[in-house]
Amino acid sequence: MEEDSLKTKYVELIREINQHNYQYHVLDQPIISDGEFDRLLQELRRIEEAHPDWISSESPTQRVGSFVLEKFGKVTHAAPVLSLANAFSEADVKSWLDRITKLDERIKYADFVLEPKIDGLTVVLTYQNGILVQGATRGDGITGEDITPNIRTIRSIPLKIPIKNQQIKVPETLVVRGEVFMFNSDFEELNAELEKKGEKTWLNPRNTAAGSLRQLNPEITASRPLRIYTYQVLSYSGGEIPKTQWELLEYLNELGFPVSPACVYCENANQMLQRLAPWKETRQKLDYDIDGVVIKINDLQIAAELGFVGKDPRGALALKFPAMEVTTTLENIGINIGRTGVLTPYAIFEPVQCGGVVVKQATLHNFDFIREKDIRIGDRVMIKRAGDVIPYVIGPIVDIRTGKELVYEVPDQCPVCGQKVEKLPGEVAVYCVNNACPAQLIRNIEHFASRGAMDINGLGIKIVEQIVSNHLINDIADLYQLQKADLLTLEGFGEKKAENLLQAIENSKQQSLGRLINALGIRDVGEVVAEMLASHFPDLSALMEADFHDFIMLEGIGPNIAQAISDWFDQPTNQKIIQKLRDAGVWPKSVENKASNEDENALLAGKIIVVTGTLERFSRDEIKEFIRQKGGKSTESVSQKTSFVLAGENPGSKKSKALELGIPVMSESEFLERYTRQD
Ligand SMILES: NC(=O)c1ccc[n+]([C@@H]2O[C@H](COP(=O)([O-])OP(=O)(O)OC[C@H]3O[C@@H](n4cnc5c(N)ncnc54)[C@H](O)[C@@H]3O)[C@@H](O)[C@H]2O)c1
Ligand SMILES: [Zn+2]
Repeated sequence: MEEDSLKTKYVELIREINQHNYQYHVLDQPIISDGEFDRLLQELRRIEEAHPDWISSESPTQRVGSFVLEKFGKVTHAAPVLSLANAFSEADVKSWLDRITKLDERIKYADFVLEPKIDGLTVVLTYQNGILVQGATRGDGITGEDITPNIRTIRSIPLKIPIKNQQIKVPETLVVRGEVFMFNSDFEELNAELEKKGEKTWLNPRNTAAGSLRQLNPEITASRPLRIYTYQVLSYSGGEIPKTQWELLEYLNELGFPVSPACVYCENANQMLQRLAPWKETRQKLDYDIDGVVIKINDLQIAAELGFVGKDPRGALALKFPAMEVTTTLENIGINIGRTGVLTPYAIFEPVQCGGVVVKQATLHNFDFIREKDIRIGDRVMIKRAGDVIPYVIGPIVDIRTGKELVYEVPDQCPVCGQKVEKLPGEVAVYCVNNACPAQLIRNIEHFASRGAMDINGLGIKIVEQIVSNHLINDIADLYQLQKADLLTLEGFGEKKAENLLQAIENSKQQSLGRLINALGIRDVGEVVAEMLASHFPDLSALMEADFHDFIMLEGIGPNIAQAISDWFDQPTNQKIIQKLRDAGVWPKSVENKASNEDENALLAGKIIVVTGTLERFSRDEIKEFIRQKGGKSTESVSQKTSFVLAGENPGSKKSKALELGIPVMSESEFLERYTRQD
């Protein structure tokens, strides 16, 4: 870059960073993510290293700036409340070690403490003779804001110390530093409550914690689920405190202050470097956000003697993690259509790095989500990746809207087939109800061919899309009519590939009835329900003839599923599909019923049996299996269809129901005599 334009860039960066500092520290309403902010600052630092003569007194590296709001009383801190130098890699950590070892040989043999770098707000608590007399924010590190009334409402902050170990003699004056923050679960609960009341929700726990502390009404602070972890004694007089960081954490804990249980002691530099790596996983497990891990020299005396650079102590370092929260522009909202026809909106972003991967899209769940969060096309949005889960949209940054953002309209037509969409009463989802909709057909076939269903190797979503968009098939049954010549017309298909696919389709005819039922893609019918249907009905025709009442009789099937099944089989288009499957030879039979139909010796063939009470010879599962093996069926409730009731000890109401209906009741010994003789 030309010198001139670099200089312009430098001045612009200063202005920009100062603006972000103001949004973040004064208003508690950042408009960019921390990661983005850190990058700007790094860029500024790089320019300043190359051109030390340019450094301006306005630069955020020189001036901490005043982050103290006028509405609070001012507090001058007993000692400077320092920040932390940042590192972004293990190499950075090693060069920090080298640097400080040059300054002090003792670092070679030093031990260390690792602490979570909690993403919260620093507070400074002053105790006089064990009584909390003041709570302040960090402010610019020299002067902070007096927020004592708010601090007092945080339950985990002791008003009087010691509260845990009464033996400890507390120094006359003790100034403790800690981080106020919020658990993620508490934060979500709070937002849910605000949403219910129709109030504005917060973007993240850190800003919520800061905003809750830095306002004038202690009742509001009290209503927010704030917590604290302490980690430093800023100053003390009239007493003694421990000489190492590790002992200090224990000391704070004994006094009654919360201390993060995630802190780790390391005997030497090597061990410290080794113990840094597992923090990536630790981070995922914590119920609060940390943006890094803080490395501290254990010996407080050595650390103090190392002094500081600017506002960063030399004896500590923050190793920052890749940002999990970033902002980006919402370029558009797209729609996916699932196999049940439900329309699911998703966000299309200007691509952005988040937690180490490039993110381009994220689900928006449903149309109510877009409305509740007031997400508009063109908005700057905050997105987050927590753990390895797919990224999601936290919400728009309303403060920087230009007015050009577009409010999203829920479509009244399916974007793929153009048919009117429907909203079922009581459901948030919007459906395309056109069975012939190509989008649905694609998902249907993808599901039909999937692992737990017909398991057709080589029929992935890409190929399904090709087959459907070339009109080679109109429903799942058409798969079995595909010809090699058809497939050869598709891009990327040669002889071998076509033959393999056709063979895989042919092989799928051998799949069980349970898998076929699952493959049909009936709403709410997954593997388990499908297997159950398969064990109660001999084939698809029997299912088609059955109705709602037959389904609801079965164990584990409620009215919704029963309705979904009977609706599906009532549809003429689906009946046609079943006929086509039968004609094509895709006609598996229920394994159990095969036994009862074909095996004349099956003693319980065709019998429907209800077992009640405790049996001597069988557990519940064993008797069910026994009945099944002998060609019978065991069901849970007694009806006219029941052949007999097998009653053990303490039979209960099923026995009386049977007697009422005139259905035979058999004891265990009778049952054994009759049905196990031939064995
Ligand atoms: N998004 C924005 O617009 C914006 C603007 C300004 C600043 N920021 C963010 O604010 C932060 C800058 O704040 P900073 O100058 O205080 O530096 P810092 O956050 O990089 O590190 C120092 C802070 O870490 C905290 N901390 C947490 N756990 C600690 C522990 N165990 N030991 C010691 N300290 C611990 C303390 O509050 C301390 O002040 C950065 O994360 C930056 O990204 C964001
Ligand atoms: Zn459609």
